Amino acid sequence: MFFQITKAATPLTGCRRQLILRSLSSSTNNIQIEVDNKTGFATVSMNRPPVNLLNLELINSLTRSMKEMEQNKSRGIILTSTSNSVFSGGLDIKELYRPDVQRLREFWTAFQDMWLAWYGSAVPTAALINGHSPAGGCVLATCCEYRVMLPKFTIGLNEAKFGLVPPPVVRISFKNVLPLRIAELALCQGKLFTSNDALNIGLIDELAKTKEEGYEKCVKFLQTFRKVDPVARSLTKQQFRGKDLDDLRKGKQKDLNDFVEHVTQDDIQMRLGLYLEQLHNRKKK
Ligand SMILES: CCCCCCCCC/C=C/C(=O)SCCNC(=O)CCNC(=O)[C@H](O)C(C)(C)COP(=O)(O)OP(=O)(O)OC[C@H]1O[C@@H](n2cnc3c(N)ncnc32)[C@H](O)[C@@H]1OP(=O)(O)O
Repeated sequence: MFFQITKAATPLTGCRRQLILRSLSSSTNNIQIEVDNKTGFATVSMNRPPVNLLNLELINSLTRSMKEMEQNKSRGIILTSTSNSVFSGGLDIKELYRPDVQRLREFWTAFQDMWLAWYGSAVPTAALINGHSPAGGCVLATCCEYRVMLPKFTIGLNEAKFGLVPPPVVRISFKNVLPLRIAELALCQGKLFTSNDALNIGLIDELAKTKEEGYEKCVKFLQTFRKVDPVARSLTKQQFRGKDLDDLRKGKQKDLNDFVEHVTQDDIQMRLGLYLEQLHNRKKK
């Protein structure tokens, strides 16, 4: 058993959720899952302070949570974070910098599996983007079927800005959400959109003033499937996304080899090192 059910106060006071399912899978407790016992919807909160960086363990927890909720026939999932300012800061670049190649391979395979699980999930999903959501954070949000974002944060695929080429698994869900030309330009510019701009281009579906309001908007979206046959709904989604899913399943090994080859190049390692240093020194200026 991967979760234990406990009664506890919810981090979203005033909301109806009652049960907290806490991940026991890792000693770091990097995911919290709460189920609203009225709607049956689960809220999955990333909980890896300070900025929910996607390291191997958090990525594996996200995959396992999705599998567990599918097995439990969850009726809908809201993905969010326990932070007040960051949804997810994206991949933990420390996983890519001066890596142990075996762990790097394991890391990218885990990322592929997480993407397959969330992009192809049978359960309907909504992202409650309650903070900044660059790169890997944007990938997670765009894997979901609906996005509600709080104001004054940023979202997008900024890899080009620090010298990385976003591989297909990073680009696909972004491309699925945006008009092709906007997606191409944004990728090439490494652009991060403000919440307002993200709404204007369709990268998110709604803005909400508070996390509580955002939660209610996600619930409202998930309830639109209430009268739809769940099997027909999930097969329709999976078939609609089928080519993308099949392409990755079939090309997994090549994608992994390309990733490792690219990331371990001296030039890329130098850029990653500089970027880490820049992030570390940002606040000292
Ligand atoms: C063909 C195949 C091709 C393959 C080519 C491979 C492509 C792979 C695709 C890559 C996808 C990615 O997601 S790459 C990751 C992209 N992510 C980003 O660029 C986000 C960078 N971070 C930020 O902008 C900010 O940190 C932000 C998230 C807004 C939060 O700001 P805050 O002020 O709240 O917090 P900070 O003080 O900045 O950050 C807290 C600490 O976390 C560190 N930190 C922040 N982001 C980090 C990160 N992504 N990785 C590591 N460490 C990070 C900071 O240095 C701080 O550590 P200390 O210094 O110790 O205090």
